[in-house]
Amino acid sequence: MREAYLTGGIDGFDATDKDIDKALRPLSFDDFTGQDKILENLKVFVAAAKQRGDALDHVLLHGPPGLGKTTLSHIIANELGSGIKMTSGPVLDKPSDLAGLLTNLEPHDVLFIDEIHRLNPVVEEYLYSAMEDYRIDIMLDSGPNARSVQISLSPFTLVGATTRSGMLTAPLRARFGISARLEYYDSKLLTTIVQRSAEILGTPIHEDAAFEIARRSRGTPRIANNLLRRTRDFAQIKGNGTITVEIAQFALNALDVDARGLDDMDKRILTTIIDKFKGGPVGISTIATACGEEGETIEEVYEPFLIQEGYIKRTSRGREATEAAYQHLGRLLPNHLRGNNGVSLFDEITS
Ligand SMILES: Nc1ncnc2c1ncn2[C@@H]1O[C@H](COP(=O)(O)OP(=O)(O)OP(=O)(O)O)[C@@H](O)[C@H]1O
Ligand SMILES: [Mg+2]
Repeated sequence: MREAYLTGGIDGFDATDKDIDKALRPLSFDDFTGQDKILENLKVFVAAAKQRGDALDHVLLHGPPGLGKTTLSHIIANELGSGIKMTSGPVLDKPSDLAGLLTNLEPHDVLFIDEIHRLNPVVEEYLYSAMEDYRIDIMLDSGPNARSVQISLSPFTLVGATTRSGMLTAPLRARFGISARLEYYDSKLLTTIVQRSAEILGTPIHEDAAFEIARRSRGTPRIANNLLRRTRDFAQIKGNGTITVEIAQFALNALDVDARGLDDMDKRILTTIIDKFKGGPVGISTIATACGEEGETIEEVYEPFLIQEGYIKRTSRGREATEAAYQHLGRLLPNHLRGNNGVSLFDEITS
């Protein structure tokens, strides 16, 4: 099962959590922390489009969940002074659904399509001419009466978001003039985000406590915000309302988030590779079955972080656990990972 605080899915969130989520969302470029290079570029493109009186070129935002794709799409619309209509790939299952949305856009509006890699191929075809020439050809009737009518659209900006840019078709990808890959945030940036969120929530937090939450948040603002909310609960019930580093550590341990930010599923993936498959290489679907999780979720949500932190290596034959993974879990290093002069855990124990 997906952890609610990882995916931010509706499941596991009550109404107040969703309200809080909204309150914590940055609304302007200046409010948004991190992803500096992307922000700098977007600011220029937005200003230039506004100056020319054009719609902003289409934008593709990709990267792991919870890094700010949806947030940025709202910010782009706000900064353009435009409206935004939101939908997602799997929801648009007929061309008429898309036509309905497109014909309702005001000039320079943003159409946000989440999970754009999951568009129905037929709908995707229609999107091509809409993106390129701001028009769509709709077929009316079928059989001998079939005829196509051309509908002109207001100039608009499509903002597409995806966690799996590799699954986008080449023609669709080519139609985005702007493409940005969001990266994991470092602990310093996340500390700033945690402090900002705590301030909005009216919760006093010590700087070392904000850092403790930040460095255990898998480089992800959504997780940082969720851990902050849960830590706030502990501070309220077990302390005096202020989040101190002791409260933060207590809460994070209670939530099974370890010192490096790995959660239960991360650890399950690593122990599976190490204990059941001798450190790999092992295929993702085999790992998924052994962990009781969907392969797609492992690939989208868990693996990118484990790779970025150097716990897993992707090879042509599958996934392999690295030395860092063995060390983090306190396992003996296998022979192939023991350097000639490096001291391994095994040496330490036997010498
Ligand atoms: N740079 C940031 N500064 C402050 N808060 C942020 C930032 N990026 C994201 N957040 C917070 O993290 C939460 C998750 O962000 P968002 O929903 O935009 O992620 P996403 O990339 O769209 O994720 P998904 O792929 O799951 O749809 C938001 O509620 C927002 O408050
Ligand atoms: Mg999103």
